[in-house]
Amino acid sequence: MSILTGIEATGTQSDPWPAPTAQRPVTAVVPVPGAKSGTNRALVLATLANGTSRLRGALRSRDTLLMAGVLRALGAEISTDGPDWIVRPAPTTRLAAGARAECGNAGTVARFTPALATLREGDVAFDGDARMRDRPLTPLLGALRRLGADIDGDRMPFTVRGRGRLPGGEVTVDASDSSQLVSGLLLAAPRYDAGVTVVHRGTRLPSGPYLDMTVADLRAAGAVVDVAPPGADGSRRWRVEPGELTAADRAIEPDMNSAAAFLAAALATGGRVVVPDWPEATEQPGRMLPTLLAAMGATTERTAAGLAVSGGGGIHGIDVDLGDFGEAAPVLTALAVLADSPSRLRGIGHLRLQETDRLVALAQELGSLGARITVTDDGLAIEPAPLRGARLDPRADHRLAMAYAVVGLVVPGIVIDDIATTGKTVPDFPRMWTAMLAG
Ligand SMILES: O=C(O)C1=C[C@@H](OP(=O)(O)O)[C@@H](O)[C@H](O)C1
Ligand SMILES: C=C(OP(=O)(O)O)C(=O)O
Repeated sequence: MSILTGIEATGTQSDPWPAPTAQRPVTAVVPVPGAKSGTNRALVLATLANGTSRLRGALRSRDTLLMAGVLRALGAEISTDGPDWIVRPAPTTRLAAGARAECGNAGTVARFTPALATLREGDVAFDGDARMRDRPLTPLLGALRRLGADIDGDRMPFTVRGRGRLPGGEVTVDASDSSQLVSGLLLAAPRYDAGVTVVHRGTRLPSGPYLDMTVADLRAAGAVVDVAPPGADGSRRWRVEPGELTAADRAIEPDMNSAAAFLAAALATGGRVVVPDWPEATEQPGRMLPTLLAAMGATTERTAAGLAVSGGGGIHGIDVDLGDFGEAAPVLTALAVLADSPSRLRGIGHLRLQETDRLVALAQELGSLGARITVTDDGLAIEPAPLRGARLDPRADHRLAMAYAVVGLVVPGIVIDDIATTGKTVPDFPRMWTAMLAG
C-alpha cells in the first residue's frame, strides 16, 4: 500500500484540466521548488554518512518521497515534515524481514538504491510502476552482480539479497541508455570494500552533467573520486576510493528543469518571467536554458531578482543537440510547434526509454493539434503548422504535461488529462501555473 497521499500518490489520475489561455503577455516572478536530482542524491549520501544530515529546501514531490520511502525501508530514519529534511543513517545493517523498495516511475530511485541494498543484511524486494519494469536496469544489476552482489532478477521486479557488504572492484557497464546506470554504481561506492572503478563502453553517454553532479556531490561528502579523460573510443572511467562519507548540512538548489515551462511561458506569450535564486554555478544541465531560449528568440538576463526571460520578438526554430539535457526536449518542442521556422532536436534517442516514449508521445499528442512532428533516428524534426485545440494525454509523464500547458497558453481549447502527473517533480504545478497567469 502506498504511504503517499494526494497529488504525490501513485498513479492517482486527476480530472481533465482545461489548460488556461493567456489573455495577455505573462508577467510574473515564479519561485521554483528544490531540485529532484539534488534532493535524491543528498538523501542517498546522507543515508550512507557517519552522522545526522540536514537538507534545506528539499523537494517534496512523488520522486523524492519515494526515495525517502526506499531509504527508510533500508533502515534510515528520515523526517520529511518541514522544509528541512533530517536524515539519520540506520543504526544497524540488519533489515527487518519483508523489506520492500517501491520505486514508482522514478529512475533515480530505481537506479540509485539497489547498491545500497547490497550493503544491508537481508532481502529487499524492488518494484515500481508498470513503466519502470520496461526502463533500463539490466546493465546496472549485472554490474552489481559482477562486483559481488547477490540479486535475483535482471529487471524490475527483482530482489537484492544483501550480505552487509559489497566487495567492489572494477566493472564495465554500457550506460548508453541512461547516465543513471553509472551514478547508481558510484554513489554508494565509498562503502564498498574496495571502492569501485566503473568503465562505460557504449554507443553514447546521455545526460553527462548528471555524472558531473554525482562526482561533485560525492566529493562534497568527503569521497575521493578520480575521473579519467574520455578515451579515444568514447569510453569513460571513474574511480571512487573506499572511505567514510561525512554528514551534511546543505541547501538544495532550485530545480532548473521545473523552471523550464514557466520561462518558456514568457517567450510563448511575449511576456517576462523571473525565476529567483537561479544558481550562479551549478552542475544542473538547466544552466543551458537561457542559451536555448535565447536561440529561440528570448532575451535573457541575470538580475538581482533572479533569471529574467522575456519574449516579444517572435519564436524561432532551433537546431540543437540535447544529449546533455534531454529533459529540455518537451518544453523546447512546445515552443518549436509555435515557432516561425523548423526545428531539429538531436541526440535524444534515450528519451524513448524514459517516463514514456517521449519522442513518440510528443509527435502523436502534439500531432493531434495539427503540429507536424517527425520522429527521427535520434530526436525530433518539427515544421511550423497551424494548430487547433484537442484533448492531450501526458501518458503519466510530468514533463509532457508541463510542455502541453505551454502550448495551451496560446492555442485555445487544449485539455490535459491527469495534470496531477506533474507531481512527480513539481508538487503544485496547476496552482503555480494559475498564479503565474494572475501575475
Ligand atoms: O541523475 C539524475 O538525477 C538524472 C539523470 C538523467 O537521466 P538519464 O541519464 O536517464 O537521461 C535525467 O534525465 C533525470 O531526470 C535525472
Ligand atoms: C527522465 C526523468 O526522470 P527519471 O529520474 O525518472 O529518469 C525526468 O525527470 O525527466
